Order: sequence, then C-alpha cells, then structure tokens
Amino acid sequence: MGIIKERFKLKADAANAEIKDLLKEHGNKKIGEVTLAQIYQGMRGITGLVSETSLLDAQEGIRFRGYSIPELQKSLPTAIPNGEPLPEGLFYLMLIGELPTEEDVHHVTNVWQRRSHVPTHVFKAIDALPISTHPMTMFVVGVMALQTESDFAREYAKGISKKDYWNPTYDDVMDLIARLPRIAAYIYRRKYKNNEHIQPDGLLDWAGNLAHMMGFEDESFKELMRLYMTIHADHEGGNVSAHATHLVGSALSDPYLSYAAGMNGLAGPLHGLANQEVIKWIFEMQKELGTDNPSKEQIEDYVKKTIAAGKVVPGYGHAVLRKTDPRFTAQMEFGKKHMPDDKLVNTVWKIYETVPPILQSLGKIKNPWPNVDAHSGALLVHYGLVEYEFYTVLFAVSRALGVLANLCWDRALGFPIERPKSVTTSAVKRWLKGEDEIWE
Ligand SMILES: CC(=O)SCCNC(=O)CCNC(=O)[C@H](O)C(C)(C)COP(=O)(O)OP(=O)(O)OC[C@H]1O[C@@H](n2cnc3c(N)ncnc32)[C@H](O)[C@@H]1OP(=O)(O)O
Ligand SMILES: O=C([O-])CC(=O)C(=O)O
Repeated sequence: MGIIKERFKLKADAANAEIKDLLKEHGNKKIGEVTLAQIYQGMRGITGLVSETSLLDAQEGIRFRGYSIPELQKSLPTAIPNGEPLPEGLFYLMLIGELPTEEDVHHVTNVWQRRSHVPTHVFKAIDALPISTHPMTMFVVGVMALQTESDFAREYAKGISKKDYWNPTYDDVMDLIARLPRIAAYIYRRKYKNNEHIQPDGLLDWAGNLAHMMGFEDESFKELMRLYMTIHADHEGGNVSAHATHLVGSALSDPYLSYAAGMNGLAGPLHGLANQEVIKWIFEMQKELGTDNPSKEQIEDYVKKTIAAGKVVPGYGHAVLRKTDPRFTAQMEFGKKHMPDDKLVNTVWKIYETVPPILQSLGKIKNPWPNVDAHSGALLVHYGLVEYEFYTVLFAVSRALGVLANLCWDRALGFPIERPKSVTTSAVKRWLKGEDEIWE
C-alpha cells in the first residue's frame, strides 16, 4: 500500500472510532430548528452535512482544516522560493488533516505524474463534439469517458465488502485528479489553439504542468495557476458542486460519475460559471462605454442598468459569506505584486469600490461584497488567457481536490445514501390546519 493511502487509512480508522463514540454519547442533541421559509428558500442556514476538508466562516471566509488562505501561503511548500503554495500540499492537508512536509508534496506530485495517462478514447469522445460546444460540456464528457477506468465500479461489480469501499475510491480519486490537467489542456488547445497539443513535462508540478500543456510558459502564470488551484479547491460541503458530488457519491456512484455530477453544477452561472460572466460583463461594459478605463461614475451607471434589467451583478453576493471573500483578496494581492498597472485588473478594483454600496441600497441582498469569481478572470486575461468560456474548466480542475478528498472520507466513514424528506405545498397547508403531521 502506498504511504499516503496508508496514512489516510490510519486517520480514517481513528476518525471512525471517534465519531462512533461521539454519536453514542451525543447523537440525540439538537443542532438547529428548521422553519417553513427555509425549505422553500434553498435550505439556507440549515446544517445538514458533514464535510471534513474545510469550514466556512461567514465573516472570515474559508479555512482548510483550520488554516486560512494567508496561513496556507506561509506554511505550504512552494515550487519557487517565496512562491505560491503547491496545490498538492493542500490536497494532502485536506485528505490527511495535517500539513505536509516538502517530501510529502514531492511524493504527491510524483504519484500524480505516474497516474496521469489519459486513454485515447477520452480524446476521441471530446473530438466527437462540435468545436462550438462549451468547454465545460467538453470537460464533463471527457470525465465521463474516463469512467471506463474506475476501480471502484470494477470492484463493486465483483462484489467488494462495504468496509473496503474506501480503497478503490482512493485509487480512482488519485487517478482522476492526476488526469484532469491533461483533459483540460486538451480542450483548451482543441478549441482555441488550432488543435495543436503540447505533451506534459514529466518534471513539472501538477499546476505548472497544466499551464505548460495549455501553452503558458511564463513562470508568473505558473505561480498564478498554483494559487488559483489552491484557493478554488474547496468551500465546505454545502455549495452546489461539493454537495452534488457528495450526493451522487452517496448512491455509490464511482468518483468519476460523482465528480462529473458536481461539475455540471459548477457550470451554472450562479456558481462557478460566474467567473466567465464577470469578464463577459466587463467586456460588454467596455464596449458600450467605448473605453477600457471606465470611471467610477460610468461603472455605477452600468451596474444600475444591469440591476434594472433584472440581472445579477456577477461576482457579487454569496449564500453564506457576509464579507469580502478572502479568495478575492488573495487574488488582489497577487495583482498588486505582479501587475499593479494592468487596466483590466484596476477596473476590477474600481468595481469593488463601486458595487457594494449600490447592492446594499437595494435592501434585499444579504452580502454586497465580491466573491472569488469577481477577480479571477482579470488575472487570466493579463497573461493572454482571454477565452473566458474556458475559465470554469480551471475552477473545475481545482475543485476536484476538495470534492474528491471529501469523497474518500465519505466512503471511509461509511456515510449512507443521502435522502432528505420533501413535502408538497398541499401537505404544508394540511399541516398548518392541523390535519396532517407530515414532520412527525
Ligand atoms: C464560486 C461561487 O459559487 S461564488 C458565487 C458566484 N455567483 C455569482 O457571483 C452570481 C451573482 N450572485 C448571486 O446570484 C447571489 O448572490 C448568490 C447566488 C451567489 C447567492 O444567492 P442568495 O443566497 O440567494 O443571495 P441573497 O439571499 O442575498 O439574495 C437576495 C436577493 O438579492 C439578489 N441578489 C443577490 N446577489 C445579487 C447580485 N450580485 N446582483 C443583483 N442582485 C443580487 C438575489 O437575486 C435575491 O433577489 P430576489 O429576492 O429578487 O430573488
Ligand atoms: O460556497 C458557495 O456556496 C459557493 C462558493 O463560493 C464556492 O463553492 O466556492
């Protein structure tokens, strides 16, 4: 058994024993009440899931196994001195629950290099789609084609014992993460670079290799990819992509099927697709105003127009966060360091000064502050990655780290099939009249 798998098994055995005791002693404790409004309103505020890899604080933002983004930037191994964290290290932290050493991170890089082969039929499946297909559709089709390689599906068909589910799940997760940069880069080069592909570099780290295979050799772009892959990886368990992956996995659908389901959710404009929507919205604003350097007053008018048209301002608001997303701030810091005078990046900062008071004045929005998607596109455009329909694919490659580390835990902790109760409005009305006790 590989060393990381062995460590994971030890951690999972200990966690299983701890949770068993915890539930024996406290299993009947109430952790909340549910109102009628909540079940009609996206279950907001209901605690209903366990996800070990990260926890979101409405004020402070995300912490991965207790570590904030600035803390990760200080403590995770890097590819270059004083560089951005290697996402391999974050994956190790989320999976094992402890900070990795340099050696652990090199080990993960090597394992993923070794497992990164993508069979030809995956590329053929992508090639069968028209070139106009959205990159996220191509990506999910690629992942689905790769499902032929699932160890979990094969072992389950043979008749594996429940207590061993975690084992082929772990192998699928490592294989799938290892292969995603190749699939993503293939889609990018097929759709935007004349189908001229670039072979992986056997000496590069996971995110550096993604940049290389896409055709970006600038070291600071590779650093951006390392940061990007780290900060987008996880956002506790209830967001659409994490929840969908977990939900589908709870039916014992294998990691390929589960991850593909989650990424179909990430492809929605209120979730991960918002990163493309932000840049599209800014480009449209520039076109309408006839300038690539709009003033605050011009931005203000454009925001009001967007809202008056019944549309959301992309990149702003959040279901849980109530302050500026620290992932936005981390990208802002990157921008200040690497491209302080970039016009588009400066426009993103001007929008940040302009939008929150306008949204606040609507009186209904719970969080007027920017989320991660408000910033990411402008950094990518700076390096020449202007094809904004592709952005959510990068998000998806990163999100694999969190949702798939979680899937390992789901199977190792023996979580059951997820199946909450639903009701009809007629049943609600009968219940209100005291004629039906649907929740008893
Ligand atoms: C990685 C990520 O997924 S981060 C989120 C990315 N998504 C976006 O940036 C899209 C823009 N933002 C939004 O649509 C929302 O803020 C969401 C989906 C992120 C959160 O939704 P909710 O939790 O329902 O937000 P909230 O409770 O504050 O919504 C209240 C009202 O404000 C509106 N509102 C919320 N955000 C915005 C916004 N950015 N612009 C305009 N109106 C907004 C909602 O549409 C809702 O209006 P309604 O009552 O007329 O239906
Ligand atoms: O937490 C959420 O609902 C959305 C989000 O920011 C993410 O998934 O990264």
